[in-house]
Amino acid sequence: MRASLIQIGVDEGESVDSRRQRVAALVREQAEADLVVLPELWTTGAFAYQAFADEAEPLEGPTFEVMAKAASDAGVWLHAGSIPERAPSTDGSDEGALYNTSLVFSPSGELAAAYRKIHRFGFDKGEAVLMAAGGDLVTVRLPETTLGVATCYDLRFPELFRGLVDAGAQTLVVPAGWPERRRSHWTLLARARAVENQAYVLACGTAGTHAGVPQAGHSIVVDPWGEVLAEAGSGETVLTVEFDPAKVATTREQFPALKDRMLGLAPPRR
Ligand SMILES: NC(=O)CCC(=O)C(=O)O
Repeated sequence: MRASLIQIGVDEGESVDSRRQRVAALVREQAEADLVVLPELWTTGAFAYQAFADEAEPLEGPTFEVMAKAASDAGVWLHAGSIPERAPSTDGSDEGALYNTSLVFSPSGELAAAYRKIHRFGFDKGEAVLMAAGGDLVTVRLPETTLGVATCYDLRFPELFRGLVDAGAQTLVVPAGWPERRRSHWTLLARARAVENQAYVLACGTAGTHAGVPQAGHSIVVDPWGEVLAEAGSGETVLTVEFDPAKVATTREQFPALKDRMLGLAPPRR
């Protein structure tokens, strides 16, 4: 399989609409790929908290439309990163909750899956207070592999990835807006999730600086043995990699650590 991770530069100097069109053109250029991956919240920037509400869109809003068309024009599976989604109101109020929602499109431009980020970043501010948490694990069946999707801060929570593996995931796709300040955690955690789950990890970050937060970039592709197949630098770039989906099964057969899990361990006796 060939995957292209588009590490987009997200700076305030560019309008959301022009970034949307620019990113769609980049997706169209990846027609040789099977799978294209975009980062987290690339319309606004993951740390541009004020913009979440200002630029929020319904699930089938402008980003959905432009990305569905880009996927079908290129004929690729497209993980279109995430958008600030304004959900429909459920209680009669004007506005529903905000979610950090990833969109995955098939090569014909159909929505294959939407994933609402489960772990929100910011502790007592930012995304953690402005957005609602998703509650559902999401996998997507491709002809060659099954994707398990997670978003940025989710990378710190191994139990989420185990849940995805138990649901059949073989290739873990992680769009992110990870800051330069914690770049060493990003690469370490991407490799850890690959090794412990014996799965590919495709982790796509952003470049540039938004809301005063320099982004790490360093999108990375790790194989099921933990080897780094490709890693970007910090600038805007397209990271293209060929990988063999069958290596997940062979790694799990030859080194069957996943079979040795001890589930339901009792807590220590006091
Ligand atoms: N957007 C995010 O989820 C940022 C996560 C982060 O900065 C971290 O985990 O560190």
